[in-house]
Amino acid sequence: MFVEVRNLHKSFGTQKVLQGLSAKVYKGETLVLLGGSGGGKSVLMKHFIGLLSPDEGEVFVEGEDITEMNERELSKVRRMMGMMFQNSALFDSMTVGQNIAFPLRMGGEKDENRITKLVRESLEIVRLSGQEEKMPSDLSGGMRKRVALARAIVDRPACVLFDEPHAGLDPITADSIDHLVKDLQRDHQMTNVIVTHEMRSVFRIADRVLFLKEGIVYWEGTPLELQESTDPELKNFIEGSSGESWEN
Ligand SMILES: Nc1ncnc2c1ncn2[C@@H]1O[C@H](COP(=O)(O)OP(=O)(O)OP(=O)(O)O)[C@@H](O)[C@H]1O
Repeated sequence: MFVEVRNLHKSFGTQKVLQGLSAKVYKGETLVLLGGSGGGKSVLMKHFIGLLSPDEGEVFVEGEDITEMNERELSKVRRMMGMMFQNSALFDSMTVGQNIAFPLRMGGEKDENRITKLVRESLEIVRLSGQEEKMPSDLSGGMRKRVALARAIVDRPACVLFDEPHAGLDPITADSIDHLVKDLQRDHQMTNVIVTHEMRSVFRIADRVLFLKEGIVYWEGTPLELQESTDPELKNFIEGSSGESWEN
């Protein structure tokens, strides 16, 4: 087990987002989080690395409860987990290389040779070798996502959290992101947790799927089980149907 959350509750003001959610992420798997917009998928992922702390409940990473950890202890946990944020979140004033090196420098890495080597290797993994000097504004949306991914993996984390890596990408670029995700799992034994709305990708890459609704895990299973589910809620979600009829 890599991460386990138990009975998580989280509210923002009067809005209850997580309402007693329990879930597990197993080592080496690709887990996809599904559910309607605003259902708390990003909020849940942020609990995995202590960017948010629960009002109630526990978060275990590699068996250790992180909810009571101080910032110094949390930074160790965060070194095990890379996060690729929504909209890539690159610094526009920095080159690609500087963006990717950023988490290393923040983590106190001083060895410039090591930084250069890790940045180069990360760019190789995302198939953008030699692009260190480019500025983010010179890149396409798909390339920006790959740079964000290179930054998330630069410190060789055991787990990468992806928040909507397919958003705004054409189907072919989305497919290349999916290949990268599976390469990371196969070649680097990385555990992947992915929030996405791209159903095609879910069926390609997920080992397991959690469907969130009303602040808890409403359903969990394999992509095959999801495809075969007769639950109207899940069927509508997969088919992209609001449940309203188009016949009149
Ligand atoms: N820091 C915050 N302060 C206040 N409200 C927040 C905060 N973070 C999230 N929320 C609210 O919590 C709810 C769940 O947000 P979250 O981003 O987790 O949804 P999501 O399931 O990831 O949806 P989407 O698919 O649209 O990204 C939203 O209504 C959001 O406005």
